[in-house]
Amino acid sequence: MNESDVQTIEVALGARRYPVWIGRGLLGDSARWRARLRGRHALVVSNTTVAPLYLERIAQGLDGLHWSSFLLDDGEAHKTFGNVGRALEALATSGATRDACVIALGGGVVGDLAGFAAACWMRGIDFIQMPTTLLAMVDSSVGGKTGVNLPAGKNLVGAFHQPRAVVADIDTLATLPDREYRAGLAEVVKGAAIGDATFFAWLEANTDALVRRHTTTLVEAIARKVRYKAGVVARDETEQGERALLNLGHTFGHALETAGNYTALLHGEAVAIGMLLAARLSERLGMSEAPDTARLQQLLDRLGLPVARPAGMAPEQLLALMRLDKKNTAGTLRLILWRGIGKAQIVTGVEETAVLETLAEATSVNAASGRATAS
Ligand SMILES: NC(=O)c1ccc[n+]([C@@H]2O[C@H](COP(=O)([O-])OP(=O)(O)OC[C@H]3O[C@@H](n4cnc5c(N)ncnc54)[C@H](O)[C@@H]3O)[C@@H](O)[C@H]2O)c1
Ligand SMILES: O=C(O)C(=O)C[C@@H](O)[C@H](O)[C@H](O)COP(=O)(O)O
Ligand SMILES: [Zn+2]
Repeated sequence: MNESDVQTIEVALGARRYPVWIGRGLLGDSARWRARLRGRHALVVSNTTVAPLYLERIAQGLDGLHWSSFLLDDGEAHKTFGNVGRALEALATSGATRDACVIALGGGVVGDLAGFAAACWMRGIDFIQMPTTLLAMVDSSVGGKTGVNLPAGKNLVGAFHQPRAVVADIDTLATLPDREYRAGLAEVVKGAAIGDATFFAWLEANTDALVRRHTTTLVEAIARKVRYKAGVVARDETEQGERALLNLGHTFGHALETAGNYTALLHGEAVAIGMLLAARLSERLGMSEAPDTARLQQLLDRLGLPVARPAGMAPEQLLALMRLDKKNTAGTLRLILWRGIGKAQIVTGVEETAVLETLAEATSVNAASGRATAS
């Protein structure tokens, strides 16, 4: 793939529509993204791992602007309200006016937090997503969900705030550790599992190439997932209906992440386990068939993702965390369940006993290994 081969996928939100650019050399291609900045101030939000690797690549493009950077410590545990406050202080110190732009350079943690800070500063300023993980490229940088975690639960505080552009420079994936890369593949599988059986079969046929990070296969996977998500977001920006399907595996997954104090499991790993739990629960409720669950489990397993509940996270503890999920209404569980490959459904009033039984049947494993086998 050449630097000139850039794919553009539009998130069609009328006056707030924006491009997702996917390709090589995009961070250094400031002629492309600089035009999306309107004012004279920019704050680059990144973290202590990513900034030393990639801040320099965009610095030249910011020449002539009044810009500074704000770096988070690395990790999900730092996606906190306190750090949003610190980012806002950095905007204040820099004298950012309403036409300032926040640039999120990093993975989903940086993107979610930076986007939320942009949504809050002076009641909303522009931001640009520059995702540097696979997960951020295929999921978190697109769609405008921003926010932070509380000790009580994942993403409990936030805002819908769309970026002005998404700059997905796949060159950055060269330094991404394998475990993080695999976690990103979980969100690719999720998109196919929810809404595209053909894509799911393509993923099954291309597993080895994806694990090897074969460039054209990887770019096709990224583009297919982004195209799918962009379509859902354009139809249902603020999750009044269809968009909730993008949460397949997340009620379980977020509970697993919270139970692990945001350190035991990566988001993508928790989503992989969560999708399997959702598939098993769906089977238990007569909504899906065992062969589909087996295909999902096999694909996740071949991609090197965990598929079972980690040891030390008790079903009752996880259920208690699931009760605080944002999709719930009127004190009942509202989950995204599965109707087999390519089909998901929002189900309200799911019986807690069925959830507990599903959680209890999953084999316990050691979360620290990042791998697991299923029962
Ligand atoms: N807003 C959304 O729609 C949405 C969607 C999916 C996930 N999320 C959120 O995204 C977060 C997970 O994002 P993530 O998986 O990107 O995790 P992350 O942001 O923690 O990044 C993963 C790790 O990779 C490092 N890293 C990032 N880019 C790198 C690079 N190019 N080279 C080397 N190291 C690099 C980071 O420093 C970090 O250690 C979660 O908080 C999740 O809730 C949000
Ligand atoms: O964009 C969406 O909508 C999603 O649900 C994408 C998810 O992969 C992502 O993890 C999102 O942050 C979860 O949102 P939440 O509303 O459950 O916090
Ligand atoms: Zn997710």
